[in-house]
Amino acid sequence: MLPCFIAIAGPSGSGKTLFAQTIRERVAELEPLLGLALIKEDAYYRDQSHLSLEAREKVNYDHPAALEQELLQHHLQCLRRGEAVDVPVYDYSQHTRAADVERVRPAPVVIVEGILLLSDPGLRAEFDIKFFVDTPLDICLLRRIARDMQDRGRTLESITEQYENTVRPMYYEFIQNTARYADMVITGGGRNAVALDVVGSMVLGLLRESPTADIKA
Ligand SMILES: Nc1ncnc2c1ncn2[C@@H]1O[C@H](COP(=O)(O)OP(=O)(O)O)[C@@H](O)[C@H]1O
Ligand SMILES: Nc1ccn([C@@H]2O[C@H](COP(=O)(O)O)[C@@H](O)[C@H]2O)c(=O)n1
Repeated sequence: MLPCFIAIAGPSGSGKTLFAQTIRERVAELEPLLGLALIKEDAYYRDQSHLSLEAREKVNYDHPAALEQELLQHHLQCLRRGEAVDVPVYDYSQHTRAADVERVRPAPVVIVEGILLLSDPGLRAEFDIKFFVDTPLDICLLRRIARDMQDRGRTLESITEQYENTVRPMYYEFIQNTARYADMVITGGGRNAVALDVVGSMVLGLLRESPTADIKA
């Protein structure tokens, strides 16, 4: 089943990023030579450099239209064919893409994490294994407040307004019901020790069976 494309979906603040990064760190510790690619769906938020910052602040970032999902799908197809891709870099504080791109090379295991990965049938079909991080929404909100104030340059007022107007309603419209497409549901978020062990072992197993493992050993 190589290359293997893994989706980690779920609501904002559920712990997708922490979960995916922890898997990557564990793999890097045990098998530093075996490549694992990690991509954030957020990198594919549309470029909005043609809009004023005021206009960008009004965009609904929890609607699928805010994302260039077709570019993400295209990039996953390139990686599957063995071609490197240039993934956009997103600047949350400016609500648009930064000038840089990040080169991602083909890898035996590619993990993608994001809120809307399972909503579009075409994009969903690119994944071999699908997880949904199912954390209660009140916990997600508390985590999001702390994270967005610390890392994304947001005020408490802007977070609560955005949450009521778009984050919460779009979750119920586009995200919640995509859990049914997941092969497995992960409760609790990025520190679920059992889920990290299970998924981590699976990823290590896949990497160790890849042909590049023999070359690098
Ligand atoms: N199980 C957990 N326990 C405590 N904090 C967590 C847990 N999972 C995630 N977090 C924290 O919550 C915040 C949001 O998590 P993050 O991984 O960014 O969520 P997502 O990518 O789903 O939006 C981060 O600050 C993260 O460190
Ligand atoms: N300019 C932007 C773009 C996105 N968001 C929010 O990010 C959330 C998705 O990312 P997570 O890491 O939290 O899963 C999504 O809920 C958007 O509201 C934003 O606030 N500003």
